[in-house]
This record gives sequence, structure tokens and C-alpha cells, in this order.
Amino acid sequence: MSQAQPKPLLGCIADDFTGATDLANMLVRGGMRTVQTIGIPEQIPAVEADALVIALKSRTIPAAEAVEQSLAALRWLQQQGCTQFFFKYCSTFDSTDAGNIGQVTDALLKELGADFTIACPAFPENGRTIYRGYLFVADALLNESGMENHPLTPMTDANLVRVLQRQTESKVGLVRYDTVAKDAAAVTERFTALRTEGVKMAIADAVSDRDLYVLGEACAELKLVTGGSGIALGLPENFRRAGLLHAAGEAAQLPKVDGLSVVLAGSASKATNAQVAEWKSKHPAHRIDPLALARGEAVVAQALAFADEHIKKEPVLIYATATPDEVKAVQKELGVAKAGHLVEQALADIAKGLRERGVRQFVVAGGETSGAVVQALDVRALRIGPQIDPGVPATATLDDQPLALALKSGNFGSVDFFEKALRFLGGAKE
Ligand SMILES: Nc1ncnc2c1ncn2[C@@H]1O[C@H](COP(=O)(O)OP(=O)(O)OP(=O)(O)O)[C@@H](O)[C@H]1O
Ligand SMILES: O=C(O)[C@@H](O)C(=O)CO
Repeated sequence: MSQAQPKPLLGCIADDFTGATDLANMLVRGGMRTVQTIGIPEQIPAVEADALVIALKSRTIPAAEAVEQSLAALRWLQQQGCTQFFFKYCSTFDSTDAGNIGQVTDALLKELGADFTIACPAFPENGRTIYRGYLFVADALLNESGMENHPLTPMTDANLVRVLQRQTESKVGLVRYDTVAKDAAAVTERFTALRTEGVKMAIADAVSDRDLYVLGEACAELKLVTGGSGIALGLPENFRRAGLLHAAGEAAQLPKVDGLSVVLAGSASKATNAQVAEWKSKHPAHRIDPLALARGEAVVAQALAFADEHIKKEPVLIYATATPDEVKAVQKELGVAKAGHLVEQALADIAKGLRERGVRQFVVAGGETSGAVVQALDVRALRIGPQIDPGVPATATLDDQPLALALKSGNFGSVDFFEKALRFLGGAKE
């Protein structure tokens, strides 16, 4: 961004890569031209943007490191001229008692000299709603939704006030549904009351997009907003109302990217398991085995040899996706962190090998997995394009020879998502 260009308005810090594209997708839908960077960029992307989203990989690293990286990202965004800031985490509040949502929020508030923010992971379009502080995934409480089996951040308590309180010494409060059901003025009044009670962060109930628009409007004056992508629904309108957002026309245009295509899945979520099964019933697929990786077998070379047999004719899926029981068995043998790292590294190496073979369109399932893959592909920044499914846009790298990427959060996407995403990356509009 040169000095002559208008400054970005909203600066966002996301704790994982697919979460970043999810948020960017929401902002683009609201008419904000959005650029996502992979980590804090060394060079400023030379494009105009109303919102900047920095994708970190800080969800499951030690809290002190997550704080340090998030603060560095905040300072960079401040230097670019952003005036409001957003900390994006998962719509299923993925974290452990060790962090990192509470600690990062505390640090960002302090750095901004702010005394209050909300914490709202609700995303009704994808089935995440919050009532009386309890998070539901579709019809189930969070701790009965399958998220209790997550490989890295098992969620065993659906009461988000309790979950967040365990991650911070600041007082955590609640903006109840009865207030949100009124209007933005009632919510703002509640913010004031909570501040008086010494509350620094408040979980906000929301069961519909209407609630998110109300909350978004009430957040207009907050320096920091935290949550899932849903709470960003109402933010573009605040800038428009203030006469700051002039972007006209299409915020979601991408260059055309030709080349071979693949799907890489390292997510073990329910949705990804179903998507893998659907793909396998129709197309070539190859499974990578974490235990074979641990034994030092040539798993990457085998996967690339499989790809060589097929990719010139049709796209392939390479996956580590397994059932919760299979994942648990592997983790018992290798340890959670080692199992995750081995699989991520293998998929990252496979992605590099595939690019050398002419692959230009990558669909990647899983936030940690996407992080590993985009780092391996040396991706620096992404332009965000049209939505494929709620929470997942098509994207293209900001390079002379762009790659087309769809980075899917583990639990997002319809059962035929992989095929649909490849159609989008190939330039189709649906
Ligand atoms: N078969 C397996 N055994 C053990 N670990 C696995 C296996 N398959 C995947 N993993 C690991 O599980 C983790 C899944 O995390 P990832 O963030 O990629 O997916 P997700 O949690 O479903 O997605 P999101 O974070 O977007 O919700 C990764 O570290 C991955 O390497
Ligand atoms: O909010 C979500 O559910 C996703 O964007 C995500 O962060 C999953 O990793």
C-alpha cells in the first residue's frame, strides 16, 4: 500500500489460517476489499484494501508466544493505519485452559489502552449459536458435538463464560440474549453496565444473523472486537455509516489460475471425514499413515508417486483424515503434538512436490494443516474471492504467477465440498 492509497480501516489478527480466510470471506461479503497475509509481512502488499487480515498459526502454541505474535501483528496493523482491530478465533472457541483466547485478548486490550471487548464466536449460518453463554453446534452443546474429540483442543465444557474465565485473570461477563433481542442501544447500555462491574470481556449471546448485526452495530466504538467470523457481519456497515467505506463494485474478484489440481486433507473433523468418504466414492484418493511416518517410511514419496499416476488426468485427494478412535490410537502411541506435527509436515512436503509437478489449484482441509501447507508453498498474501460455502472463500495468492487456494476449516463445507471447491478454483461461479 503506497502512501497515496487510502488506508485500511479494519486490522484483523486470526489465530489460524482457515479462520483468517473465513473472516476475510465475511468482510468481502460486506463489501470490504480484503487482503490476507500469511504471518506479518516483510513487505507491504501493493494493493488497495479496506481490511487486512493477518493469519497467524497461534491457536495451539504456548500462550506467551501467541501473545508475542499477536502484539507484533497488532503493531504492524496500526502502522498501516487501521483504526479498529479484530481478534479472530474459532467459532467452536478452540482453546485449552492454558489459552490462548483469554491471554491474547488481555494483551491486545492492554496494548490498545482499551478496557472492554466482547467475545462472540457465534456463526449461525454454520450452526454455531450462543444462548445464556452456552455454545451450541447445530442441535448439540459444544461438548457433545464431536468437538470433545478434537485432536488438539478437545472442548469439554459448553459454558463459554467458564471456559474463558479459566484463561484470564480479568473478569468475564455475559451479554444475555434478552438484551441482544432488543437493539444495539440496549447492548451498548449493557456494555457500560458491565464495564462498571469491572468486566473486561463479555461473552455475547447470538442465535441469528440479526443478533450479529445488532452486536456488530454496538461494537462500532470498541477498539477491539473478538470472536468468530459471524460477529464481523455488522462491522462493514459501521464504516459505511461513518462515511469511511467507499468501495464500489466487486470486492471479490480473482485472477484466473490454470493448472493441475489436488485436495489435501489433514483435518479429522466429522465434516472432513464425510467429505473424504464422498470423494473416495468417486475419485482417486491416497491415505497417509502417521505410524508409517513415525517409522521413517517413504510416505511422502509414495503419495507423490500416487499423484503422478493420476493428476494429469484428474485431481486426487491425499489425506490423513481418520475417525476419532483411529486418531486417539495414533496419539496414544506417538503423543498428540508429535502425531500432529508429523502429519502436517508430510502434507506440507507433499504440497511442495505437487507444485513442482505443475499443481496450481490446492484445496486444503484443516486449519493447522492449511498453515503448514501455505508456509511450505511460501505463500505471503492472498486476495479473497467469492464464497464457496459459508466460511470458505476461493482465494488466489498475490504473485505474478498465482496459485488458487481454498482453505477449509475442519468443520465447514457441504459433503461434496471438495468437488465444488475445485470447480470454483477453476473459475466457475455458482
Ligand atoms: N490420522 C491422524 N492421526 C493423528 N493426528 C492426525 C491425523 N490426521 C490429522 N491429524 C492431525 O490433527 C490435526 C488436525 O488439525 P487441523 O487444524 O488441520 O484440522 P481441524 O482442527 O479439523 O480444522 P480447524 O482447525 O480448521 O477446525 C493436525 O495437527 C493433523 O496433523
Ligand atoms: O470459526 C471457525 O469455525 C473457523 O473459521 C475456524 O477458525 C476453524 O479453524
